[in-house]
Amino acid sequence: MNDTSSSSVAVTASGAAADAIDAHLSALVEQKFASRLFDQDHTLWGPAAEEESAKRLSWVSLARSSRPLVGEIAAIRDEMTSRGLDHVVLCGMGGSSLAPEVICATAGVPLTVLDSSQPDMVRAAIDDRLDKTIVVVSSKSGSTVETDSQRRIYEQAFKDAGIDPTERIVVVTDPGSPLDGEARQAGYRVVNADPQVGGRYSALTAFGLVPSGLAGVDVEALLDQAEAVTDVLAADDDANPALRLGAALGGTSPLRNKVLLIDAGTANVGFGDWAEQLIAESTGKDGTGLLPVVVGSSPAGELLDDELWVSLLPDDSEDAVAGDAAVGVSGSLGAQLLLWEAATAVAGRLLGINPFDQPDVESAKKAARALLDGGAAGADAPAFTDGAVEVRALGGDWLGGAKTVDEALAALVGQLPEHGYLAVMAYLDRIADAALADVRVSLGKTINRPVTFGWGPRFLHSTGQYHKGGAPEGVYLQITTTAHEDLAVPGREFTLGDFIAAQAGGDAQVIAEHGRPVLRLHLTDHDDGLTQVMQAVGDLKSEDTAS
Ligand SMILES: O=P(O)(O)OC[C@H]1O[C@](O)(CO)[C@@H](O)[C@@H]1O
Repeated sequence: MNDTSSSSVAVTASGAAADAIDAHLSALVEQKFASRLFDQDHTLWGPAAEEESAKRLSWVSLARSSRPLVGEIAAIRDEMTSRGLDHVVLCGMGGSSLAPEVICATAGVPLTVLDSSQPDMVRAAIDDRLDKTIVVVSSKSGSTVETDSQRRIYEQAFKDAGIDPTERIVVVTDPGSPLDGEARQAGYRVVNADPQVGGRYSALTAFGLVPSGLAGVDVEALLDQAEAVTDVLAADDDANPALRLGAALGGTSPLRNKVLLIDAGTANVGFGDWAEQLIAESTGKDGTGLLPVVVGSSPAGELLDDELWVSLLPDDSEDAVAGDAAVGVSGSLGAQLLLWEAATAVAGRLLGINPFDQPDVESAKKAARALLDGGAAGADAPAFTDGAVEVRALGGDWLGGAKTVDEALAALVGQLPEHGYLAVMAYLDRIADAALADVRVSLGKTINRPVTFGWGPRFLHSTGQYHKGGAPEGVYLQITTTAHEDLAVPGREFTLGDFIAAQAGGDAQVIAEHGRPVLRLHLTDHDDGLTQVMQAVGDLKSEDTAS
């Protein structure tokens, strides 16, 4: 049993997780990994990683360096509330939206997170209290197409309502990004973020703090929570929770690369969704890495031999975890944001990868652009149509004689390798179609293998990197539909409907090029098609699983 608690984070471990800590902790302490990390030593991940890590380590000092933002955010919030603007909408993807989502949910303050190109979702946001809306447009690079499209649509909506967009849109971006110059030129208020921090490590930069602060979160308290553990996480000693968590995550042997993130009563609402991007996009490359599986509460089945179960415990938890490969983590949100960032850096070193780049994400963006330019998004003929569902199979000739959705799903699941996982990727309205996420549990029970569920295109900025760069053992179920009503993107040749179809088509293409099977189900009628898919999931039999 490993048990460390300090100021406000605690990490306990048992079984293979405790063995991993025992195997790696002393070396990490001897190598002074923790103190070197917090001194921003960019050589910690090997020569190949140095160029990227040299510009991606400022997150270790944000608890202090972000302090000037507190006053700036408060001033904007005061001015906003004085004008009766109390509906904050955040336009941003991945690291530009996942942290504010968790920070606001944990603080119990409302924030509309618009991290989609799905036309119905974007329209619903536009139609919601525009007269009281302030929009934060967050993009580190300034070139993410979803965010750029959302900005253009909001600008048009404000103008159509006779509202000056520069009075309603706050831009958060890196200094010198294309968006930075353009926004300042157009008269928008711009808050620059620390450029020496990558997206998935940016929770305590302006990307995490500006939307949260404007929504009413006490961001100073969040920084205080992170500051309270900074010295502990920088200490070269056995009690360091980041060394322990990092060793448990990246040091099991054989590697338990399916990391279940279990909500075991933590007050940090939706924490798994934030940690998912941090872990998947940081480690899922060079054919290795860790696949986070976000499970609401207790996992459906028994612990599998390639799984690590991480329980997110209440802050004051005395619970010690038990089990063959279990980790328990507790602590305040601010402290855990820094803890998991440091632990991921540790895990990256043990896995032998660069935790700060995302080499495979670009391939999917390029494929999407090609489809968009070629106007061929989703134009490839289906293998067959069953009722309201068009069926397409990519990545090999595995469909066999399937003639129904049921048979196609069984054929996909039949491709699962011994330590495989099934990824469900739904390019639908994650608010209106939220119930679809329940298929994750039922599929997991039936196939007795890890099942992940991601809303498209949101997951493309989270687990997307892992699907292409991680261990080649996934099978992929993609669900798309035609929006109830499409939405033009001002100044662009494509509509949101074109764009999301290209994103789905491009991602499927790239996964298939990696030799992995992809089953694409396109709902020609949303309601009837969804009913058919849910039925097929219910009809699936465990004997359909290959291994
Ligand atoms: O903040 P940006 O530059 O719009 O990027 C959004 C997200 O897209 C990625 O660059 C790729 O998924 C993430 O790393 C990042 O968090």
